[in-house]
Amino acid sequence: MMSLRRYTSFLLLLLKKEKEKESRQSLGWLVMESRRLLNGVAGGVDEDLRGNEDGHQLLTPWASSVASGYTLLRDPHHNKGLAFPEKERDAHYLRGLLPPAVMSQELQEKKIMNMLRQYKVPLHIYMAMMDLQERNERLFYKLLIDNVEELLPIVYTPTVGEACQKYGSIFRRPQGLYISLKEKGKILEVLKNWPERNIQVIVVTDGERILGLGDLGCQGMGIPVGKLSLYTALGGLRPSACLPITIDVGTNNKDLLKDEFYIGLRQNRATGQEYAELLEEFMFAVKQNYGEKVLIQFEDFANHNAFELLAKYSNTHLVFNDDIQGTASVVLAGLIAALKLVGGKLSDQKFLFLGAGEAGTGIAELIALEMSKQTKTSIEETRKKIWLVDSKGLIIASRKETLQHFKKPWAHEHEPMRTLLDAVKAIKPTVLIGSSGVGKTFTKQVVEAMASFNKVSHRHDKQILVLIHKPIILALSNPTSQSECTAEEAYTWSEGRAIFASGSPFNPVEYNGKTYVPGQANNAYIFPGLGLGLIISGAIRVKDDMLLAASEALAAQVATENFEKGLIYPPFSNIRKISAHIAANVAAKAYELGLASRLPRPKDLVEYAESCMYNPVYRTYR
Ligand SMILES: NC(=O)C1=CN([C@@H]2O[C@H](COP(=O)(O)OP(=O)(O)OC[C@H]3O[C@@H](n4cnc5c(N)ncnc54)[C@H](OP(=O)(O)O)[C@@H]3O)[C@@H](O)[C@H]2O)C=CC1
Ligand SMILES: CC(=O)C(=O)O
Ligand SMILES: [Mg+2]
Repeated sequence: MMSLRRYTSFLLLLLKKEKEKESRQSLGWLVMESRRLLNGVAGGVDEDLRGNEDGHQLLTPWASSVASGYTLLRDPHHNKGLAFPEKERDAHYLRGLLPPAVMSQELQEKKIMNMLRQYKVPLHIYMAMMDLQERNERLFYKLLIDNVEELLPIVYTPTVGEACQKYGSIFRRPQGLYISLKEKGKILEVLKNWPERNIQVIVVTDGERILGLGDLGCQGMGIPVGKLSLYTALGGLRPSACLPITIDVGTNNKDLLKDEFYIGLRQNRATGQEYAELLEEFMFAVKQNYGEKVLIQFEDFANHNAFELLAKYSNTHLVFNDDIQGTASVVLAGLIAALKLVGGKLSDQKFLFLGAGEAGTGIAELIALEMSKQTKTSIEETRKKIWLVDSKGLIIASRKETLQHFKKPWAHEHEPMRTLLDAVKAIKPTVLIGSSGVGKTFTKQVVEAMASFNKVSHRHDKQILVLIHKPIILALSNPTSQSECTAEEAYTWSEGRAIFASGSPFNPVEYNGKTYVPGQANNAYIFPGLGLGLIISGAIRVKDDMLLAASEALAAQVATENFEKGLIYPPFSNIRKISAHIAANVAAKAYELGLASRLPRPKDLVEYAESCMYNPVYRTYR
């Protein structure tokens, strides 16, 4: 058997000889020969060792070849466009295939940013960015990293929401893996069709709750693709280690079912056993194909499946649900930071949520856990400071029988309250959090009421004097159209006193001669660093304490100059440094809990996390 290293040297030697002879024709032979050798000799096929019943092993016709010439220019992982230097143009048969100019990556970046800035429609920038990703991956990531605050609203919320709604019409080349009901019984084979084998993180959706836009079926693929581009740009994971997956079990979206350009299965959603079996097959195929340490991030599933999937697989797989857990961690971080602006402790606050689904109850539970740890009281006790409103009104004890299981812990004794305004007036929260997916629900009256009882005031809480200065208002719903209120509304209606952050970004607001800068309370601050921390420590399970560790790390990154602007999150321009700190805290927790498999533990985890991060600068080719 020839080892892979020896085989590679052999190939390179042949290539060199070919170059010397300048015999371009025989490259085809070389590629064919490489396929033959890889299939037969170098173990290029990593198949299940068991044969099938008739004794024949099923083989994936996997092949690897050295890209050169025209093929190299069309390989997004290696293409550098005009940045190929003269030497590489000679060595890789690029002469004549490129115009004579040689351009640095920096100049290419400047050129593309200039071009993107000419577009008036954000969706057109999105499409240009996707084209770039398919053409030149390193340039795409360089742009995204260097211009993160400008491009995040494009590849992520809000524009990615519109892209998903129109995915069928703007669809050019497939990105990611589509696993539909048609693939039932064959999911392992489908995974093997993916060209990369060393996968570290999968973001998977079934498209049923895409942002606050509802069921977008198979077109939800834009979300895993977008989230994974942030794993690389913000968290430093290798693009080739990231796999976006959409599970297509149909859609109940009537408009999509009628849309001639819809790309998914044209049927209503499969539910119950049929759904559960497909997901079960998927989860075990992933583990079988990629091993125990591949991270699976559930994204934008509807809550009737999300909680169950998380509970079912959190003890057998390295999984987390971004909407439940990532959102909880980012909001807790913002609240810990906000205490510096409003005074008091977390347990001095009273919380009211509009929306009691994945995001709402996920956040509520993590806040209650943190308060319970800080005050050394039971979680049942700390939950009493948190109230939630759903589409039927305030969640109270008299509704308990009919509530979904994830709402039951929040059913406290209270008289019924049908509207948010009534609930706000009755509960008098210091923190109001919107996670309903419904825009414009924080009305003028709601914000004014929040401002009226969160003035500089003295409040007695269990004989302790607490000073409350400002209302904290978080409008988490995405995209912008679904935001519970705008930044301008929050600042104007509260007469400039609200501490405000939102899921989708808003521009700074001028009010009474002062500029107010809203923060972005979005799980994008957490999941890239959390994922990096899990991967660098070789963690095998995700635990709540890791989410708390991520929150602490994020809150600690808010600097004095950010607080001075009223911000409770650090700017995204520092996100890679922030992600390294989050990763280090998460990894440290994984080691502490005995869940880390990468041994020995690196001494300086921040430095180690930074050293593991993908850098999109072009590499030099032999
Ligand atoms: N900023 C961020 O990082 C994140 C933001 N989000 C956003 O949060 C939103 C909700 O997501 P998620 O929690 O997963 O969704 P869910 O569907 O799980 O929950 C939505 C909740 O809102 C309630 N609701 C819906 N309409 C109303 C209404 N008119 N008045 C009061 N309550 C209402 C629902 O009530 P009922 O149960 O009665 O139907 C339900 O409790 C989405 O817009 C999403 O984009 C989500 C994750 C992260
Ligand atoms: C941000 C996010 O995950 C959501 O809106 O669903
Ligand atoms: Mg989400």
